[in-house]
Amino acid sequence: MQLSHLAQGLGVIDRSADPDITVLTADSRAVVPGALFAALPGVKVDGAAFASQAEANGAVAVLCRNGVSIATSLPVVRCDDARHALAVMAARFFGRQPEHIVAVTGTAGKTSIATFTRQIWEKTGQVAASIGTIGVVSRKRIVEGTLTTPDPVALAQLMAQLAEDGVTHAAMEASSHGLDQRRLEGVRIEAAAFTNLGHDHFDYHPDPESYFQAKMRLFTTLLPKGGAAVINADDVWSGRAIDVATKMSARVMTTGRKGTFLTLKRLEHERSRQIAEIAAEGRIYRIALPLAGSFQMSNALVSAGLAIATGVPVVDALAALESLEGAAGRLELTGTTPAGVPVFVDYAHKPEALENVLSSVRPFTTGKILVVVGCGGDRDRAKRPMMGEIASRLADAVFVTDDNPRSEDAASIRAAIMAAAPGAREIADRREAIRQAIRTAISGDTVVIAGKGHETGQKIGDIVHPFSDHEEVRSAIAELQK
Ligand SMILES: CC(=O)N[C@H]1[C@@H](OP(=O)(O)OP(=O)(O)OC[C@H]2O[C@@H](n3ccc(=O)[nH]c3=O)[C@H](O)[C@@H]2O)O[C@H](CO)[C@@H](O)[C@@H]1O[C@H](C)C(=O)N[C@@H](C)C(=O)N[C@H](CCC(=O)O)C(=O)O
Ligand SMILES: Nc1ncnc2c1ncn2[C@@H]1O[C@H](COP(=O)(O)OP(=O)(O)OP(=O)(O)O)[C@@H](O)[C@H]1O
Ligand SMILES: N[C@H](CCC[C@H](N)C(=O)O)C(=O)O
Ligand SMILES: [Mg+2]
Repeated sequence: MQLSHLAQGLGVIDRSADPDITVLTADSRAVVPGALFAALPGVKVDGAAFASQAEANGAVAVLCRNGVSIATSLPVVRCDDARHALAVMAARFFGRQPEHIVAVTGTAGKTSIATFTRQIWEKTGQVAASIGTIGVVSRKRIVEGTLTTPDPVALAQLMAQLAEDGVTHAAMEASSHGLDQRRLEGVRIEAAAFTNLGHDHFDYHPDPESYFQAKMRLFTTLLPKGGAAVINADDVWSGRAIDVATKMSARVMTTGRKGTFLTLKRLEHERSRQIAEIAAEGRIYRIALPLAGSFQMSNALVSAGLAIATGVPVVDALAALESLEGAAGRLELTGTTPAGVPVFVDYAHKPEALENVLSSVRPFTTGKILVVVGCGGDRDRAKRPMMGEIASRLADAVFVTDDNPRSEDAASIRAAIMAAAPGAREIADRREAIRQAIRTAISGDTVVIAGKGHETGQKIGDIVHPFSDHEEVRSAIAELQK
């Protein structure tokens, strides 16, 4: 595609040359002949410093923001916001996208909602996909992901591939990093959702207000006027999210106990399912959701709202909730010990998630709750004492262990959790911590293994060691059966 066509309306090209662009990349190390190199300001370095390396590797054009100095003889496209321009260029370059795309943001629930929305579409006869933390899932492909919201070039390419596969409906997670870094700004979104705002990523966002504002970009810059904004009405930040969406002239649809579009009237919990009465369009629907945890009901209602926003009839969307499957590693019943103790694997790696999960299992636990918990290295340190405090307040036995220490000293991460968790047991080896929790539990108890969910590795330093909470739970239970 010619540079002038790619850059149309996005910035000013400083030469008359109009090279054919065959590749887009923001990494000089990935440049091949024919590439446009996007020089982006990063968290660690400024991509502008690598323009000459990109040129040496065969780049034929550079994209950068106004005012930055670039050492190159190539045509340069200058614009106000290079990350935004790259996302739009990527969408132009790859072209096709599924017809109906929805995106969900919020601190917790995104993966569950993307997965549920895909399932509702599938159950109502659409060809659908979900994109997020657990990767890309569609009828034709299951690809493991590394980022919750992929980089813009990978994302645009993926959208084109999905459209090529015949996918007409796609639900994606919009992380605050992704929104802040404009990764989704080439995606044509029809409906957007907000779940809740809690404590996460304060290593990246300076304070809760900027974290909230990053999330709100989904409504302020991505959702077209008149597009549907599905908002869980039961969070403390919901009112502000509703205000933002209303100001942007979105079609606001609220869900939950305080919701007016899908109103949760009554909720009864059974061990691994819950029965709800939902008021919608003047009728009451009685739904059995085959998943544990009130938060899953909240997620299910947001998902139904998104599906309805794309044209699924209310009655069909709600009926589809009755056969939803949970996303991998989200309060997933992974096994039951010979004593009948349910063992759940859950992705709670932030305070509110841990609080929700431990509160969710309490109603059906007649004995003790045992939790295995850790915190990631090179991530928001403030989460550590908060999670220690929540674990010791809401569980009866706490096993503090490692969860991806990355470049940090694992013992000091554990110490920060232990300091706020009196009486907790510290077991560095996650495998051993899982075994001890499962061995200690007796009839009536519940075990929760928190933090890693679907993950398949333990990252120590730069090395990812194969590790699965699911496999460890199964083998610990198998040992008890011997
Ligand atoms: C902290 C963060 O978000 N980093 C993202 C950011 O990278 P950065 O700003 O650190 O990049 P940098 O190293 O400073 O380099 C700046 C630029 O120079 C370029 N460069 C650098 C070196 C070189 O030799 N040549 C070169 O061209 C880089 O490619 C980059 O474009 O911009 C990159 C390009 O868009 C992202 O890939 C990268 O995500 C990294 C891999 C990451 O780990 N991100 C995580 C924290 C993340 O995004 N997580 C969210 C939320 C997770 C959740 O809670 O669900 C997610 O969406 O996954
Ligand atoms: N609506 C919710 N409210 C509070 N906690 C939730 C909610 N939904 C899920 N959780 C908790 O958060 C964990 C992660 O859920 P999920 O993966 O759906 O969210 P996410 O927003 O995609 O998270 P991440 O940003 O970590 O990928 C779950 O395992 C559960 O512990
Ligand atoms: N997307 C999140 C996942 C964290 C999962 C947890 N297991 C950890 O390593 O902290 C992050 O990268 O912060
Ligand atoms: Mg996620």
